[in-house]
Amino acid sequence: MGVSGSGKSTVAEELAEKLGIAFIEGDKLHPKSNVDKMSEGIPLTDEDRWPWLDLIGAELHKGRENNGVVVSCSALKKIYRDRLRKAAGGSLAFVYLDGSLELLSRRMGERKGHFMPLSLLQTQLATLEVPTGEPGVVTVSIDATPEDIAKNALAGLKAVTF
Ligand SMILES: Nc1ncnc2c1ncn2[C@@H]1O[C@H](COP(=O)(O)OP(=O)(O)OP(=O)(O)O)[C@@H](O)[C@H]1O
Ligand SMILES: O=C(O)[C@H](O)[C@@H](O)[C@H](O)[C@H](O)CO
Repeated sequence: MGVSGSGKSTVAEELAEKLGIAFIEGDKLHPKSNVDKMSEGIPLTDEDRWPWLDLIGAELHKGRENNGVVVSCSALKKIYRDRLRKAAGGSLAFVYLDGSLELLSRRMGERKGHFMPLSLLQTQLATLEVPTGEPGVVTVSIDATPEDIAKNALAGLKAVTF
C-alpha cells in the first residue's frame, strides 16, 4: 500500500516472486470509469473506491485458499484497510511504502505511459492515513532498490503480529 508512485507494483511483483506466490495488480481491477477519472486528473471518492476495494477483497480471500497472494493496492484510508481485512478473513498484512514528496514526484515524473498524472500526488498524500500502529503493518522506506525494499518487507513480514 501507499500513494501513487510509491512503487507498489514494482515491489509487490518482487515480493511475490520471493514468496513464490501469485501477484495481482490492483490497478487492473479499477472500473474504466475510475481510470478515466484519474486520467483526467480527478481524484477518486470513497464511492468510486468501494466496488474496486471489494474486488480486491475477493482476490485476497481467494488467495488465502491458495497459499496466499500479494496484491498492490493504494489502501489509503483506515476504513479501506479495515474493509480489506474483513474481506480477507484474517491475517492480512500491509506493507506500507513510505517516501518523501520529492522522491515520489521524481519517480512519477520519470514514469512513462501511465494513466496517473503527477498532479494527483498532492491529493493522494492528503488522503493517506498512515497505517502505523495498526495490526499487521510493515513500514519500509522506498529510498532503496526494489530488491532491497522487497527484502526489507520480507524481513518485516516474518516478524509481523496481528
Ligand atoms: N525502488 C525504486 N527505485 C527506483 N525506481 C523505482 C523504484 N520503485 C519503483 N520505481 C519506479 O517508480 C515508478 C513508480 O513505481 P510503480 O509504478 O511501481 O508505483 P505504484 O505505487 O504502483 O504507482 P501507481 O499506484 O501510480 O500505479 C515506476 O516508473 C517504477 O519503475
Ligand atoms: O485509491 C486511489 O486513488 C487509486 O488506487 C490510486 O492510488 C491509483 O490506482 C494509483 O495510484 C494508480 O496510479
